[in-house]
Amino acid sequence: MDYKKVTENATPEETAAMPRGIPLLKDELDIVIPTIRNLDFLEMWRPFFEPYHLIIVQDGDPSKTINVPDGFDYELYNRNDINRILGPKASCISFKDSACRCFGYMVSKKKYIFTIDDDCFVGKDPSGKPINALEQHIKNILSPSTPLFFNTLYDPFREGADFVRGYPFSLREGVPTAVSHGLWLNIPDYDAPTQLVKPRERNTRYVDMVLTIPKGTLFPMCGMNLAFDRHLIGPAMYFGLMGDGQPIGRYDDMWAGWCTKVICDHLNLGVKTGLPYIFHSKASNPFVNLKKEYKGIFWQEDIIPFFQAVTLPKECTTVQECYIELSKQVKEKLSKVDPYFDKLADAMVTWIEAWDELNPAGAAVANGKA
Ligand SMILES: O=c1ccn([C@@H]2O[C@H](COP(=O)(O)OP(=O)(O)O[C@H]3OC[C@H](O)[C@H](O)[C@H]3O)[C@@H](O)[C@H]2O)c(=O)[nH]1
Ligand SMILES: [Mn+2]
Repeated sequence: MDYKKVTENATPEETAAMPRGIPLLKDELDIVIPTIRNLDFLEMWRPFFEPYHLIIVQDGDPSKTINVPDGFDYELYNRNDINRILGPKASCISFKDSACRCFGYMVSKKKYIFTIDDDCFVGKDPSGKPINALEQHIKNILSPSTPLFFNTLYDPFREGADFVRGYPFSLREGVPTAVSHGLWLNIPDYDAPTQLVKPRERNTRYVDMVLTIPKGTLFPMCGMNLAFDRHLIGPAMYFGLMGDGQPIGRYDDMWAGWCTKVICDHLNLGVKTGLPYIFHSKASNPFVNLKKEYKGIFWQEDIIPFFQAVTLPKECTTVQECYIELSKQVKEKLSKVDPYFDKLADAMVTWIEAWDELNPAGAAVANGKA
């Protein structure tokens, strides 16, 4: 294994030379990209992404033109579109923060979502082979999770692995996988304080592992390289009120991850983390990030115990019902931390109302079994 390989991203030529497998879930999966930049990074991903439909959420100035490389099938929404489509409910979609990406989840009509940032390139595994991150996410999502009992040989459904001795046979069917959380080579997703003290740290460690996050355990979900089953857990993937006019930023995916995990635990759905890796190319400014994050850094000392203590009634059998119940508990128990959570709890309700308005069929169908 030549671990030096993982310190470089794959070139478009290297990726283009990869055998083009059958694009799994081609008509059942949308790729959602939040952007304030151009989308040249798609050239790197072309062999892997071209067969899929893209939903581009253009943040910031709607009068700016975002160029999408030829050959991609896409729909693009800017702030004017979001306001036009949602009307007053657009207030729940963040502006000037990558949290805006959740609008793409709402307007999609597909069963699966893969979301990626525009500074994430194709990574290489230790053998130097370009990593088809989308293909690995699909494998993760289409195979069961094992949140109820930890398998020490990691994901038992991967080629060359299985359940180990002592693993109860009654649990070996696993549960449906709702989320696949990928990782990052090169620039790791560190918070601002860590970025400031370790400005030159790069992640060169490629760990060949996929793990189910155990039931009852929270995790810091990063939205940079993430896939999920929209029909199973979509309404929980609200990325909160961040950015312009808000006291906090860069906690969009964290909030969504904590809400999603407690609901997955309640509905017996699984969350996996590990492979695939992408190559994260740009470190955002740690000083700007510190300004966005600092309230979150001390609020989360109250937020995490809140989510750890959350219980959802057995009558909540759909994601929407769980999410509305969660919003009530946020309003009741977190508003004393800061009035922001009162506003956020209301926005959570607006999000579900908007979701059900744009996805009427979803409003009736139970998303998972409690
Ligand atoms: O106001 C904005 C800023 C950025 N975007 C788009 O969001 C993606 C992430 O932006 P960037 O790579 O500059 O930030 P990072 O610090 O690397 O992002 C991480 O932390 C914040 C989020 O949680 C994010 O998911 C993490 O990856 C990128 O596509 C920008 O174009 C935006 O839409 N609006
Ligand atoms: Mn980035």
